[in-house]
Amino acid sequence: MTASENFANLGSMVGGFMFMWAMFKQFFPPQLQEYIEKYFQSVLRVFHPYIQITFNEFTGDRFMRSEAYIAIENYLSSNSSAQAKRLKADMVKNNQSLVLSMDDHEEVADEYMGIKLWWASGKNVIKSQTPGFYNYNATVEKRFYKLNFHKRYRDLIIGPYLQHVLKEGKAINVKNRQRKLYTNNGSYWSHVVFEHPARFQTLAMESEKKKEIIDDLITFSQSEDFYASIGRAWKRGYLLYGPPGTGKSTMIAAMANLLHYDIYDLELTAVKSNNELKRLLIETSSKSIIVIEDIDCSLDLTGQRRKKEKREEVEITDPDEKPPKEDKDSKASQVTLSGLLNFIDGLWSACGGERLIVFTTNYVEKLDPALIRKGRMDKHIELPYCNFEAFKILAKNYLKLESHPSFSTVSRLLEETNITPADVAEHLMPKTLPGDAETSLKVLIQALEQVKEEQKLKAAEEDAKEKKSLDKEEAKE
Ligand SMILES: Nc1ncnc2c1ncn2[C@@H]1O[C@H](COP(=O)(O)OP(=O)(O)OP(=O)(O)O)[C@@H](O)[C@H]1O
Ligand SMILES: [Mg+2]
Repeated sequence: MTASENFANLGSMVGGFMFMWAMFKQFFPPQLQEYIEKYFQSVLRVFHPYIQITFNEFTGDRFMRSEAYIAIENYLSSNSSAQAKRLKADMVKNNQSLVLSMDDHEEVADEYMGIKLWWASGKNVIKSQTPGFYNYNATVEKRFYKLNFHKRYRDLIIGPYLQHVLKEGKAINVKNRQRKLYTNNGSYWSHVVFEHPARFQTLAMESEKKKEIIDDLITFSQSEDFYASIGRAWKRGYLLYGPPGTGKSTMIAAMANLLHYDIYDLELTAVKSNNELKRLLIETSSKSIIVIEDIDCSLDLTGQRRKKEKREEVEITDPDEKPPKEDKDSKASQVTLSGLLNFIDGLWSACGGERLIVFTTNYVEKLDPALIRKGRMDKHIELPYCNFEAFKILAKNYLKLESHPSFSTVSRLLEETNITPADVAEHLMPKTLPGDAETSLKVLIQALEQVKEEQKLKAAEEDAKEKKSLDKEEAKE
């Protein structure tokens, strides 16, 4: 038998003993437990080349659970459900999903770069000596995890392995937490639970473009070290532009769901000054998307906000155009373009952790180039009118149809008309339950034909108008 086999045998014997001890120690009085453990440890040190690290649930402050303990609990929840025989179940995310973790006095094995290690959970029941309101002399349960590994791997385990455990555990925690949608009421954030069903899978857009966006987001979320190495703040700006109803807001919700981020929906018109803007930003947490919708309506892009009187003079010729948002208190509102630019690249926007900044607009051509240059808005994404590829996704979502003889007609009509995915989706909505795909497709084709006619007429009218004004000018000359 080789030395390494001996080690392995000794390791599993010791592991087995520790496992048995973890199971049965609860039947011994606490003092005796401590005595046996102490004695066992000193005997073990002679023969046993293993190191043990204990992570207590509460350290120092009795009311704050240790971050390391929580991260380990989460990390172990991923492999303990496969190995441990006794599990604890807990509800997370507003009682919507169940998380399993190993019960007290269980042991699970883990492997890291080919090295085997053992995690054991346990608890000590001790009498509380702290004078409290009513529970003096009550018993307190002190839980812990113990990690056992061969001393040969000390540096690897204490360094990279534990870092890996904490990182993974925190990531699981982020995934399981209840996410929030924050909105600013003046210069204060208030929040509600964020539960939007939008997903990239159900978003109607070209698959290549969609994949590019997903890859970009995932790369960003995993690039902490890269951003640190090139000396850039860990944030990324997205500009989403396109006509109303093409899925800009839906995409933001899908981004938040993909990365498990919170959303801060910033209403610029309710912010009174650049300083308030700064304060709001400092209060945002890591792993979040800061959204400013309809940026063209929120700010006068010459650098000063639009004054109320001026706004009333603005003539809206395009029926699709949104009127500028009303200021709640226009006299006191002084957020400027330079304030907003500072908001994006100011030092304080980099405070701790990753952030996405997303602007949306219906009129990209109206925006100041300074606002959307690369580095501020790193990625410009156009959400266009519905094309056939986008329609196929909607048909799959709404009608559960992958193909149909009418699809060729729809494809031809979509090439000849400008219709938004929101309009297409509305026509595909079942009018009765259960829905009837044939009827929905017929309704959509009729609507497309009607829109096509209307758009043709409108184009002809515009041509005639243009011709008329040209004729007038010619006549004048
Ligand atoms: N690309 C899309 N894929 C799937 N559904 C879409 C898409 N675009 C729009 N919809 C549907 O239309 C509705 C309106 O879309 P959304 O609010 O995202 O549009 P928007 O681009 O933000 O419009 P606005 O410019 O007016 O804010 C959504 O609830 C969604 O169901
Ligand atoms: Mg929107």
